[in-house]
Amino acid sequence: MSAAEASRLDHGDDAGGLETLRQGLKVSPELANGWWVTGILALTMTAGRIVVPIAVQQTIDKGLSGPGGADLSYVAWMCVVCTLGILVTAGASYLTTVRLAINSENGLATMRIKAFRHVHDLPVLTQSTERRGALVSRVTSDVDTVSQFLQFGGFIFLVSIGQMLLATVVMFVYSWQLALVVLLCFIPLFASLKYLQRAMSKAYGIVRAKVGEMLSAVAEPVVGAQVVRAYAIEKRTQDRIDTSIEDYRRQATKAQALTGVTFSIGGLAAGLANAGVLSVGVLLGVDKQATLGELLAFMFLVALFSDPVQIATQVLTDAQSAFAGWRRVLGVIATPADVVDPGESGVKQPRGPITVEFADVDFAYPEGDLVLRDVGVRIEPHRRVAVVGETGSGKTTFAKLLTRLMDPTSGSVLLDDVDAREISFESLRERVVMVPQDGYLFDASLAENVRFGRPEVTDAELLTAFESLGLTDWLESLPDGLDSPVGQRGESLSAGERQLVALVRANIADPDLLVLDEATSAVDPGTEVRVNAALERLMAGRTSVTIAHRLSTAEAADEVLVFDNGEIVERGAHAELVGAGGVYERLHDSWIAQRSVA
Ligand SMILES: Nc1ncnc2c1ncn2[C@@H]1O[C@H](COP(=O)(O)OP(=O)(O)OP(=O)(O)O)[C@@H](O)[C@H]1O
Repeated sequence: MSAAEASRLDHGDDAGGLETLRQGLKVSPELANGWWVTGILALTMTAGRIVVPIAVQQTIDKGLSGPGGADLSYVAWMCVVCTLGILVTAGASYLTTVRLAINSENGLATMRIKAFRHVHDLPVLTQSTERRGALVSRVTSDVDTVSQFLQFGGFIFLVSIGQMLLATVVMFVYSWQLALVVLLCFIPLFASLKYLQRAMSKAYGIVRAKVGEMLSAVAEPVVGAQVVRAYAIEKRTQDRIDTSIEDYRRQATKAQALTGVTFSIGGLAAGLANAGVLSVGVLLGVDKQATLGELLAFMFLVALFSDPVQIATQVLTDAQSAFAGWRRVLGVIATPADVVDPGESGVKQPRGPITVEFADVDFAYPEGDLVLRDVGVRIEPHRRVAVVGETGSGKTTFAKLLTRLMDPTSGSVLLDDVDAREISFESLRERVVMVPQDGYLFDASLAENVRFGRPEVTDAELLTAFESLGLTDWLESLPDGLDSPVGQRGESLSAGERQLVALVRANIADPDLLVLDEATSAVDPGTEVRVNAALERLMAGRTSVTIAHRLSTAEAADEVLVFDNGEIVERGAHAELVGAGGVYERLHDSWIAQRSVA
């Protein structure tokens, strides 16, 4: 992943509002479904609101003080028009809201599906767990921000703008002098709007950052509770939480004070406009340039004009954070996946003994130096290979490339002489399985966890899988057998038992190539004997590559690959390497020393 792509993941593209809208509609076309119907409904609703002031003016000027005196049937007629106006507004408002809600929920669902699916395809395996976690939670909260805006803000914004424009037009039709008075009173607000809006956007931006800091200050000690207790750093942790909550409180208060200023200026402008309309209106009335009805209608129109001005300011601020969130989610979706499944057009390999080859493989993590250099090795079918080396020498990276969790920076990994990039995922995952050090167990039954290896297997096949690894007696010792719950992350089982589950899962998957990351955690001697016996049976008849942390594994292998600083520096059988005076001999000596200490 390039630096530009990494930045796109964090911030999204540098696109403007319209460009974001265009890209957003491309990703979620549902958002624009029947937009013209929604537009007409929104217009009808706004027009309905204007009917009331016009009807008031007509009632007073024509119905009550017309040339022939009060005309009650005209007044009644106007009441009907008013009622109709109110009913049409309510109906159109309901339909507009429902249509916008349906469209935005459908559009957001598509965006969520695309974004979360894509997070899995991203080069996440080359990134740290924290970054992966941050990416998922950011996508979640960004989509929520967009969702809030689309559901409420977008609707209010649309209506507010329409209402202001229509009110302005009607005001000018009635009296350009009074309309000017209203606009004059709002000039201070319009003049300060840009400044206020920028200040609010900045202030709320800091509030969002403070929310993030607060959440991580609260969440980290929960995740790392053991470390917090073990090192007695509760006080320091608590102080950090308190400080972050206080920082958030201070910043949120500041931001809300700014919102308060905007609303107050808006209220002031509305008050001034009402007073101005009344004073100037009376003068105009004396001069016969305005009627009582027009004056009263203006009072309504000022309210219709001023309410949206204040609301639109707030909505604009929400819109800014919604667009920023939208941009970031679109950035995630637009980041190309590193490991691409060739899919239908990919090679489907026949099952059977497998040959593995690394041809001149170099690998570097994003923005890092090479951690594997010029690795070339061929592993023949049914060979049992142990990979050893100091910590950080590149063993895990080698295993990830072998299983195509990542692709080489240069060179290629070949399975039966076919580049792994050309093999369909389905075929590849059928042939190659990796058993990690601590295979993740889901909070479900033993059977369900094992079934992840191959979902369609029957209970009878599951039992055979346990039996073929010599684990029937262990299974029978569990209170509920296959139905035993394993607990969250498998915490109801011991570390050794979790390894057994991982081995049965791999056995069920029945791969041609088994890649194992040997567990380092201490296991009680009884379970260790079981794990070793099960491993022995699992590897029989397969090609296997094991990241070895134990001397016994290296001793039992047909061949040992010794990694040092990203290169294979020695290779051969244990017996050949042990007295050669190289890296392997050093490792061997330290294993022996460890064993004698234990
Ligand atoms: N996600 C990552 N991002 C950046 N660098 C990484 C990442 N994972 C590993 N590295 C670096 O790559 C190098 C090789 O790491 P690797 O995990 O392959 O070593 P290892 O031999 O398996 O070590 P260990 O025995 O400790 O697991 C190290 O320098 C490590 O810091």
